[in-house]
Amino acid sequence: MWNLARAAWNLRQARRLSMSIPGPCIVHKRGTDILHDPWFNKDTGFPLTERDRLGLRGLLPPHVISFEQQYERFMNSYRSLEHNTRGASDAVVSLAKWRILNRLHDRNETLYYRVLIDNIKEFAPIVYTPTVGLVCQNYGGLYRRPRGMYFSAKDKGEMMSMIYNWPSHQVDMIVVTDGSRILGLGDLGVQGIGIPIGKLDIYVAAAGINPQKILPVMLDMGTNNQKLLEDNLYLGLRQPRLEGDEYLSIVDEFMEAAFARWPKAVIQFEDFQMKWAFETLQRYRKRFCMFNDDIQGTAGVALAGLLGAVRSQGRPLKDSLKQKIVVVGAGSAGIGVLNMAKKAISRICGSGGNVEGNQFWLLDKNGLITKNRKDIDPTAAPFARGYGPEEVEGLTEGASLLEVVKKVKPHVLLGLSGVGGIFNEEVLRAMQDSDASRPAIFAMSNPTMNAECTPKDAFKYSGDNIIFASGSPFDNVDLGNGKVGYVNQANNMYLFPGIGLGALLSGAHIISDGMLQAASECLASYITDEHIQQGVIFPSISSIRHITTQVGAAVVCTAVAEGLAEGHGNVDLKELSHMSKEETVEYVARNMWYPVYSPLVQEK
Ligand SMILES: NC(=O)c1ccc[n+]([C@@H]2O[C@H](COP(=O)([O-])OP(=O)(O)OC[C@H]3O[C@@H](n4cnc5c(N)ncnc54)[C@H](O)[C@@H]3O)[C@@H](O)[C@H]2O)c1
Ligand SMILES: O=C(O)C[C@H](O)C(=O)O
Ligand SMILES: [Mg+2]
Repeated sequence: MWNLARAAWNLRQARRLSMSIPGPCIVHKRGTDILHDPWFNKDTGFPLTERDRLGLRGLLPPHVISFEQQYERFMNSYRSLEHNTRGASDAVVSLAKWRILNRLHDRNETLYYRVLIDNIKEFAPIVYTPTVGLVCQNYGGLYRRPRGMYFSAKDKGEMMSMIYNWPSHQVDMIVVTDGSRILGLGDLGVQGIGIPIGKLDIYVAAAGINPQKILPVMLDMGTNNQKLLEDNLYLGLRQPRLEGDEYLSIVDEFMEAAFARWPKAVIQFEDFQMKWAFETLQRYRKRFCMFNDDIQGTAGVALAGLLGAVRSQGRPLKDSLKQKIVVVGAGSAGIGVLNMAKKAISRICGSGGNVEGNQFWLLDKNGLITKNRKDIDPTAAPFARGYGPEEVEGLTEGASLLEVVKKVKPHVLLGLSGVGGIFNEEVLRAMQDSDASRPAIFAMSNPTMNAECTPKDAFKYSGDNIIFASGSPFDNVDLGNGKVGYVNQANNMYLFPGIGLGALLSGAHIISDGMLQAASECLASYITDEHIQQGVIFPSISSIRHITTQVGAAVVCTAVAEGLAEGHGNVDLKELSHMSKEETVEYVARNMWYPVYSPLVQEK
């Protein structure tokens, strides 16, 4: 039912925005320069008066096509592509779909973002996870025109002036990567630029960030991927990755340059290998308005999932403390989840931060992590089981996943390992003995091939009443007898757009833990008990704009309450502080960009 309510909301928003006469857009170009600029281009949609005014007469076929007709024309060619590629491999079909969408993106941004917003559930898997992973892997061959900015190790000392090469005067959202850990695909070097591009597409579609004010950034520090270094088509620096202070000095310089030109921008760090993910977050989070999506966005989504799992068992949230949670993967995402879950559970249960971490079992590639682990990573240490060399609970240092699941009988099994299929038949069967009435299995690694298990296997081997979520999208599972195994998508796309938007619209100078918690709690409370009973713990991606509005408002309210907000545009702190919750939601919605053709006016 909420799907209908949300769809109606989306429609009302769209109508409100498209029916109000769009303000004029100032253009400093004429003729073909306009046709070749995707921001201004309307293709065959330029009205005759505009063609006269802008020197376009004769440069286009005479018949003017309406926006709706252009939209239909695009969707028809998309559908015929689907038809014509029937029988081809998934990869071939997905890349063909990505190409047709990318061509539209390169040509006409207004139409591109409208089809993306209206069909987000269908197109997100193409412009974002999982296809974006395939795009990054094949970037050398797919590359046609540049998008975003590249700062390389060779640009040291130049970044403060280079940043002015970007044509937009205002940038609100930057997503930056160094390409060192692209999804679960490893070091893809400069080819990782696809990730910031895909994330920013979601920012436009979900958070309504104006596409003229986004900036995807690649920090090319070299690559340790030998195959890429030997590939003739590789477009990045052919050198091993910078390390230590050399590495950090490049990131420092980029951050200084970006904030010098756009002091109000929000920067999202994305897909950095673990050591740099934590180090840069620590280094910048008190100085700049930035966050790390893999650590913090993921944690918020996983926490919402953990709370959903408690509710699905008909238990009050304070029973979260009694949930036994096995986390597989002690990287930036896994550790991020544990840190946030530990804090949130202690807050919910009122134990004043006194949770010992006894409810968590953490595994990495060497198995169960205990205090007995040699050279334990300091980020993992707080979650190491307190075992000595002897067996406790039948487990020792390095115990296998199967042993852990058999002995612990966890309520939740959560994978952020990047290892496809690691929740194998035996592990999934062992989850049948879970102490939970509805065991939760979250196979959160991306892309599809790297998921810890498929939903089909999870329902087959662990039973029909599990709660299932995956990072990449999968279809629901037919369980027979008219029953459906519901597949939730536990992806940080539910939160990062709202975190970024809320930070931007509050004008906060940093992004606090409180703002992140508010985002997560807002997502968790979005779902009704009725849906949770059906195994639905995350809303449909089709509602992403509505969700993001709510999450963004929750972030703004918390920034104001914590004294971090400074206001945005002509809305100052005083005005923000006087807004009710509903008014804040309305403020956020009002500030979302929506794609409609604006009349173009040439400035002489
Ligand atoms: N769903 C989401 O929103 C989301 C968000 C962030 C990351 N992820 C995914 O999570 C995965 C990991 O991301 P990360 O940033 O933490 O990576 P990372 O490289 O920092 O960490 C990976 C961890 O997995 C462990 N590991 C490797 N092989 C293992 C095995 N056989 N058994 C147990 N543990 C093993 C490693 O030791 C390491 O601790 C990636 O696939 C990424 O796409 C998903
Ligand atoms: O990119 C995604 O789909 C989620 C996450 O940020 C990841 O790194 O896997
Ligand atoms: Mg990521």
